Amino acid sequence: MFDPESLKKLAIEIVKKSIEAVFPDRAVKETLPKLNLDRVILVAVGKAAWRMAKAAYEVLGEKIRKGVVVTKYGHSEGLIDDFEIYEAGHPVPDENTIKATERVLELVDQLNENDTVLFLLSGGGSSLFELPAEGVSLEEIQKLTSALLKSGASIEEINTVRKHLSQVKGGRFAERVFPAKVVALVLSDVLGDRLDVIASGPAWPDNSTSEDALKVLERYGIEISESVKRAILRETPKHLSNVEIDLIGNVQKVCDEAKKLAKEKGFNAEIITTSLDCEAREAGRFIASIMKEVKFKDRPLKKPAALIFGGETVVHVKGNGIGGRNQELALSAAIALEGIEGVILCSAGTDGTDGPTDAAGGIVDGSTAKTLKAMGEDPYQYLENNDSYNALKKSGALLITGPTGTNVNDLIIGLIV
Ligand SMILES: Nc1ncnc2c1ncn2[C@@H]1O[C@H](COP(=O)(O)OP(=O)(O)OP(=O)(O)O)[C@@H](O)[C@H]1O
Ligand SMILES: O=C(O)[C@H](O)CO
Ligand SMILES: [Mg+2]
Repeated sequence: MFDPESLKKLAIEIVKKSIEAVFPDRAVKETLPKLNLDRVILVAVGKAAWRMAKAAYEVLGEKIRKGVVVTKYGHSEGLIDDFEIYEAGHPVPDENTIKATERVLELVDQLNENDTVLFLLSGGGSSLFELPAEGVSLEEIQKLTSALLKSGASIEEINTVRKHLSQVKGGRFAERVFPAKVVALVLSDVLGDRLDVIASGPAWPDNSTSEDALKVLERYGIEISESVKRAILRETPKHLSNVEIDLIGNVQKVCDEAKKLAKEKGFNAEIITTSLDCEAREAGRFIASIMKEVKFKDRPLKKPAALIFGGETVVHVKGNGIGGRNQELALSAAIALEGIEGVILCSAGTDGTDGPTDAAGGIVDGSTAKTLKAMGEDPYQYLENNDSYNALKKSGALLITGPTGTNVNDLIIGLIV
């Protein structure tokens, strides 16, 4: 029923359409009309801020008294009414981060209990929205952020430290907005969707403590000055009374859509996990083993089947090649699936950029590794050298979408016929 080309086309179509379901524009337009907002101050922060703000403007128009957008360099796409649009440093904050955040604080400081801040938040916000705590300099924040990013600490751990060194993170932004209200729409790029972790939770009570923050620094051997320590010891808010939050997109939603689309195409479809977080090459091998079980034993699903996985794997980069976690997962699966017909696996970053490459991920089948070998190349060597990009490029297995404007972790689908 499916030749390899049409199976490949179908997998790409399902992945692309599922990502469209988590475009922030769509979710903002669905959610805002239910919220009964009038005369708001709009503050949009994160990698998806521009698209979220634009969608809100299209729904609310003149009901927005003032708009400020803060996003990463290159992530805004022009004017939106008379909104102030700032681009700033990511993943490490810079002078523009501070400038934009000060402007937002200046605006919210003038509000009273009859006012509402519409806060549109997405991943990347930790670096784009920041005013260091009293006694801490931007340079110190930059040095600490760089050290934490390289340390192998998780995003929960990194943001635990960030929250305790900031005038806006860890609920302090909502505290500053009080007595006005915050209505927040949040797009999650954190597995588990913890609202106090996504973009360091500017409008959510902090679940972490000063002691947790100090422990993270100790665990990763990062030294701090006395003034930084004093700032960390000032505890973040644990209760907020002026906040209403809606989560408008996450990896679960992209997986749900993939399952629905696969079913519509006649596949037996199941979401296996939405929290895949192991080493990418292990994930690729394991997913390939499940695909083989379906192929040869018709379990846990009968063919034609679609296996769906969401999450964010990790790569400990040891070689000097180029690639990303989705490409590495795909290459590893390609090695395990070599020679098998009627199987295809696609692994994609929903933001459209996988690692420091122009690809969103990889799409591989039983012929991928064979093609490489026929060229005299050893796919395993490429995997060893973390050079998944070049291996997939040579075998025609890169998935290229360009930046999508959304960011909700990674989607992996395996089709077996
Ligand atoms: N050669 C490589 N092969 C495989 N993975 C790599 C390679 N070089 C870097 N990476 C991985 O790419 C990751 C960064 O990729 P990417 O920018 O897609 O991350 P991200 O989690 O989407 O970032 P953000 O959350 O800011 O959107 C790093 O964590 C690193 O593990
Ligand atoms: O900004 C951040 O902290 C990360 O993208 C997680 O949301
Ligand atoms: Mg990304």
